[in-house]
Amino acid sequence: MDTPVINVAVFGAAGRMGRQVCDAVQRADGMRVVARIDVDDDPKAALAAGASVAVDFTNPDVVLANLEFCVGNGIHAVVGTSGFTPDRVARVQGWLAEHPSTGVLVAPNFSLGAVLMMKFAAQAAPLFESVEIIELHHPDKADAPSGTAQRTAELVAEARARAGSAAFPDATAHDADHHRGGTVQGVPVHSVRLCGLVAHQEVLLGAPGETLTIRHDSLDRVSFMPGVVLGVRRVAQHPGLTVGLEHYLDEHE
Ligand SMILES: NC(=O)C1=CN([C@@H]2O[C@H](COP(=O)(O)OP(=O)(O)OC[C@H]3O[C@@H](n4cnc5c(N)ncnc54)[C@H](OP(=O)(O)O)[C@@H]3O)[C@@H](O)[C@H]2O)C=CC1
Ligand SMILES: O=C(O)C1=N[C@H](C(=O)O)C[C@H](O)C1
Repeated sequence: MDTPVINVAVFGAAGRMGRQVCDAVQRADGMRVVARIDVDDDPKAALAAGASVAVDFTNPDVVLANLEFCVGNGIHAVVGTSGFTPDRVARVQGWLAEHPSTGVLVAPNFSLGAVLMMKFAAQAAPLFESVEIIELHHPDKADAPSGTAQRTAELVAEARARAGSAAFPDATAHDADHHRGGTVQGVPVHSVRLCGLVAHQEVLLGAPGETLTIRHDSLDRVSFMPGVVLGVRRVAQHPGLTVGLEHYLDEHE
């Protein structure tokens, strides 16, 4: 028996990611774009078009409203938009508790290399005294730190807490203008916005006499598309909230 085609609504369809997502979904087997929704469009267009899956690449200010609408209407959602702090994740879980058969995938980064970079960083983090994250992006990016850096820092902090690691050594006593950057769960994060870049991250780890640098570069947004298509294909089989594409990667078709 033929598998039914997955009808997809793309939120943020006119954006840098949304345009490529529309092309990638149209090219992929077994799925098609039925609604392209951007800033002035009514989200109800997704329902009218019969979408069973929504993809969201909008911005942190609007993504929660889109997601509440999708979950409330039983539309599975594949979300790449950044800004998912733990309190936002908790809000999504609250909506899903009312709609337990709906699936939501929130992936801070859809590129395979970035998923591995985060995994390796978490693995290495308890083995070094110091860890700092430098994320580097194009200057049109609206938010800092990046969602990828936020998630990496959370994973590093969790791994170090589990291992009982000591606080990072840092003698800084004078830094009125915050030259040391920000922190996420105690992990230092530095954000660079530079013309010519797409999306890049370095995790620097240091111990006496040695350093390790784990670096990932997305040189083109095409790097995110296989992960997005995989998410669209699998999200209906994962009711509830999944954070991180890695949870879909271990499966075999
Ligand atoms: N997880 C991942 O792998 C990746 C995540 N991202 C994230 O995806 C998000 C989008 O990035 P990018 O494509 O570069 O950003 P863009 O600004 O290029 O695209 C966002 C689009 O969403 C539109 N938009 C704004 N409000 C709404 C709304 N309420 N409903 C529908 N559309 C709306 C914007 O319109 P307007 O410009 O008029 O406001 C714009 O066209 C960011 O949060 C980014 O960090 C990006 C790359 C990879
Ligand atoms: O805005 C971007 O471009 C990107 N956003 C995501 C993030 O905030 O981590 C993913 C990737 O870094 C590209």
